[in-house]
Amino acid sequence: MINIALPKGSLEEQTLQLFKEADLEVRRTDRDYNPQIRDERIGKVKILRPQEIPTYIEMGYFDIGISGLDWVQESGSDVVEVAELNYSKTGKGNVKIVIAVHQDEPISSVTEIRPDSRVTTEYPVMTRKFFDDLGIPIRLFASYGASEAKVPDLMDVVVDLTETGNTLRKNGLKIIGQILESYTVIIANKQSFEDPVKRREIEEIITLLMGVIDARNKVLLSMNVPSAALEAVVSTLPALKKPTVSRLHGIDYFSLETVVFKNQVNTLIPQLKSSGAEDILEIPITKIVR
Ligand SMILES: Nc1ncnc2c1ncn2[C@@H]1O[C@H](COP(=O)(O)OP(=O)(O)OP(=O)(O)O)[C@@H](O)[C@H]1O
Ligand SMILES: O=P(O)(O)OC[C@H]1O[C@H](OP(=O)(O)OP(=O)(O)O)[C@H](O)[C@@H]1O
Ligand SMILES: [Mg+2]
Repeated sequence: MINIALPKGSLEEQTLQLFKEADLEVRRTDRDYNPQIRDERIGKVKILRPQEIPTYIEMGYFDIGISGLDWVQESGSDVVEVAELNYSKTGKGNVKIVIAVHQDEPISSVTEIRPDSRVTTEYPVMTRKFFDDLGIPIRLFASYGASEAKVPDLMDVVVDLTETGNTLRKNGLKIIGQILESYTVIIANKQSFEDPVKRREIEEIITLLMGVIDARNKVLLSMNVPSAALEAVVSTLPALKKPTVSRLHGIDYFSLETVVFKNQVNTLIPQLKSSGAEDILEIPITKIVR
């Protein structure tokens, strides 16, 4: 059985939604950090801060967990990155750890940061290394949040995460450099991933989770097509491999099925209709396992 650490906070809602859609529903009540997933492959489940999850995975307290690449790197944890998840707090997943100063600062690059500047961040390890590599001595102050509030009054420079850019903008800051592009990851304990039995269980769970993600932007289209229009309709159809074509009983018609991107449907359905397709159905897909 495998033990799983799930993130509290920014990644919580989307992670719980993903597990639910993967038929691995996390059953919990409000404020419960020890929920259950009723699945014979899964043992202990805990909800923890993403900052700590990589360390506990490395220590073997959990076999797999979900966190951000930023905290895998900041904690220096030796874990296996087994899959990338395409969601963040609000968007598609990509967030950046950037260096910012007040917009009125007459500098536009990190090399212009003055020696002994006051730098605040929730990422002290990667920030220290970044400035050491640049050869600029800094005074580092650990931040426990609201980092952008401190520049320029209390601090000269902030190193923080940005997703939409709203917080930087609203606090009059500008980006002058970047340390890392981060995203949400599924990580595994190294020994667990090398153990054949655990490896199989981990891979089965990841197949379910990634199957949901793969299906999210896709739908199944099905339609009936008179033989005379078959080639015209097939030639306009995208597909995972090739469309499925089968005969209808007793009439000179074919039935067609294919998977398409949801964002193509608005142009595709009218095109299919004008090429001769009839009875077009758009059907939601909940998982695609390739
Ligand atoms: N918009 C976002 N803001 C913050 N963290 C995000 C965002 N999108 C994704 N993440 C990821 O979530 C993790 C941080 O989660 P956490 O729950 O600590 O967020 P937080 O918003 O900083 O929490 P808190 O509000 O308690 O400060 C990091 O790995 C980070 O990369
Ligand atoms: O680019 P944006 O979409 O504005 O998101 C980035 C902001 O979100 C996080 O703050 P959080 O909500 O964690 O508050 P905190 O500073 O108190 O930790 C992060 O530290 C930034 O301040
Ligand atoms: Mg925060």
